[in-house]
Amino acid sequence: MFVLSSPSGAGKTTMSRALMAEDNEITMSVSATTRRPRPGEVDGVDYYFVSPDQFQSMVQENALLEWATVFGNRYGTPRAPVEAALAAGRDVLFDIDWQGTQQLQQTDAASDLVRVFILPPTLAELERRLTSRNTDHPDVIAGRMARARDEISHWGEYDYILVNDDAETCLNEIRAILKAERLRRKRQLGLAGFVRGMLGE
Ligand SMILES: Nc1ncnc2c1ncn2[C@@H]1O[C@H](COP(=O)(O)OP(=O)(O)OP(=O)(O)O)[C@@H](O)[C@H]1O
Ligand SMILES: Nc1nc2c(ncn2[C@@H]2O[C@H](COP(=O)(O)O)[C@@H](O)[C@H]2O)c(=O)[nH]1
Repeated sequence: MFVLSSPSGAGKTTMSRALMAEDNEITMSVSATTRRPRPGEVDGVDYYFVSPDQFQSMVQENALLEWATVFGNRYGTPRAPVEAALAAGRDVLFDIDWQGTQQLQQTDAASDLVRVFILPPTLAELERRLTSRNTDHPDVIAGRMARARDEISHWGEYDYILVNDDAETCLNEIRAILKAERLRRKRQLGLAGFVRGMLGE
């Protein structure tokens, strides 16, 4: 369970899309949200766009692995696709905030969790990125900037901290983390058999 968190606009979506485009072993967790779609966002691809009532039903049916209210909207991770992907031995990529990350940390799967926090090079650059993305009203951008310091204050709860200055460098760092975490002994499921076979036991 590979988590990317950051203040809004630092580059999680950019990194997630690049990783998904090149890595066949990882499945993106598509969140449900009560937020309205941005221009170009596709239901079922970027998010499942649901009504507040639908979201509440998902909560009551225990259909979400974690959920949180972020910037006045509700966001949550549908449980079934994540459990199916993990059961099939696939890695799962999450673009979620610190509240959701804390909730995943409290599940039985905590030892499967790899938490990566992405920082912007400066707050001014963060604001520039949110503005140049051209997807949100200035009031929304102001709200997200107002929350940025609070979001960043959670950096100490993550395993890896990256500064997304140059996008390609940041992507390379994410690739390196993923590679190293996949090589951990506990994640190499066929290793014991391989070693036994090599030793002729
Ligand atoms: N290293 C970078 N240098 C310059 N611009 C970048 C860099 N990384 C991302 N961006 C741009 O910054 C904007 C915000 O990036 P992105 O949407 O990936 O952020 P995010 O963390 O997913 O935001 P949110 O939490 O609001 O979904 C986008 O326009 C993206 O193209
Ligand atoms: N706890 C969760 N946070 C989520 C989830 N999906 C997205 N997010 C976070 O919300 C903010 C805003 O996202 P945006 O698409 O409106 O810009 C961002 O920090 C996301 O990481 C989720 O399922 N759970």
